[in-house]
Amino acid sequence: MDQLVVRGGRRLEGSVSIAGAKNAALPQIAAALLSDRPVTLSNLPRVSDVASMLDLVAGYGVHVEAIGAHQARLDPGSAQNGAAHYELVRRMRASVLVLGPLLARFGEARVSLPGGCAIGARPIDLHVKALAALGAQVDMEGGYVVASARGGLRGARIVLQNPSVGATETALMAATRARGETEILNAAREPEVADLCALLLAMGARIEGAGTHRILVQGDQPWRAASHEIIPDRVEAGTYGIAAAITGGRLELEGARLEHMASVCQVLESVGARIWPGDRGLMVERAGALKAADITTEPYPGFPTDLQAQFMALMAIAEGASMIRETVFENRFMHVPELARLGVDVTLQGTTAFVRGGRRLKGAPVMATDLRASVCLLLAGLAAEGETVVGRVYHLDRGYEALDRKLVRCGADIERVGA
Ligand SMILES: CC(=O)N[C@H]1[C@@H](OP(=O)(O)OP(=O)(O)OC[C@H]2O[C@@H](n3ccc(=O)[nH]c3=O)[C@H](O)[C@@H]2O)O[C@H](CO)[C@@H](O)[C@@H]1O
Ligand SMILES: C=C(OP(=O)(O)O)C(=O)O
Repeated sequence: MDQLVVRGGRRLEGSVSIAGAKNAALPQIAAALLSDRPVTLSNLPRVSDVASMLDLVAGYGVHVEAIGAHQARLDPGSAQNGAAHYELVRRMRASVLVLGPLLARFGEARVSLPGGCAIGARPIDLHVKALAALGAQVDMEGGYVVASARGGLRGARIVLQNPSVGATETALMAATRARGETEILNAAREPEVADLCALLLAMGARIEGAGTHRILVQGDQPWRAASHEIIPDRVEAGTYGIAAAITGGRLELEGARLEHMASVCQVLESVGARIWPGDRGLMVERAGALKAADITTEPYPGFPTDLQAQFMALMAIAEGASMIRETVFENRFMHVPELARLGVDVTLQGTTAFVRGGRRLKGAPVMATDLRASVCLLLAGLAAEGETVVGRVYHLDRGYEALDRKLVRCGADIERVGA
């Protein structure tokens, strides 16, 4: 298992190219199962979750042809229904996103229950309710979700209890093959959901309201071959923005889109970063002393939960005390005890973390528990004196393309070693 050895204290300067968004790529790969027409996706990030999702759809008979490093042609012409096994599903929760497309296309689907993970229980009840509203019979059998709709799905009004990203995506994909109109209310407004709508539109679906709380789908339209370029990863861009701020540096985030990052940029500016549009993306630099600020994670357009851990690392060295409230996942503070090993001073009270800033961090061996926790430890390591060794780097490789190489090019001292 690889480890990253970080020797901190270096100022970062340079340009990082932002990859395509993992969280947009995963549902779009699943969406290819909806029709029998090929889908070509470009700007695919080279991360292990994307490789696993491509393996998953290939397991259903989708012919996957890589075109260079960041593009793939998915031909679902001879796809067949089967069961998504626990081994694949447990590696990556997003694999549950094949449920809607399989059910919609084949009239039945059997997908292993994804189970919880380090950040929370993550039930799929809202996915199930959405499919049931469209007329499916959904049962749990021996750890599998078994869904059927032999006579086909029917358009319906789906009111989501919370604006779940995944449940909105399941509802959307299934609705494209349902007879008649589907209205999805309290839909997630994340750019990744809007990007899925863009792909579905290119595939022939009729959708209105992408990026809003109310999405309307006219189902059962003729399918066509489609090509789509995945949006840049706003979480990756935010992570590098924090890397610039935490090292007192200056980075160009090539390809980053300000319109997807308003809340993040506002928070980073409030703590002492300067952010401005550059010729090729966004420029971020630390403008002076870092100040503390309170944040609350929220569904888009609020501050993203996927940047909460990274922001905590930044607050550890900012002057003053900050309060970080996590409202999206019930257990997303697994990084706290590991950050403490580097000298970060955090007290947890339920879903709120109180960070006393202004600490001088000292390198230590730390262990990642999930994707964003691992990158937060790396960021803290960049700001710490001495050597930090981050273990279980496979978490990081799930969602960051060549993170260590990109940072090294900007002046970081990071070495990847096989443990
Ligand atoms: C692959 C992908 O896109 N992952 C993202 C997606 O995850 P994911 O789609 O799993 O996140 P959701 O928006 O569905 O989850 C939000 C909250 O709703 C709860 N919930 C969700 C579904 C359900 O059926 N029942 C239920 O109770 C979850 O446990 C969580 O507390 O959005 C999250 C919130 O922005 C991000 O952190 C993840 O990076
Ligand atoms: C939680 C995340 O991903 P997933 O939903 O795939 O676990 C993430 O990207 O931070």
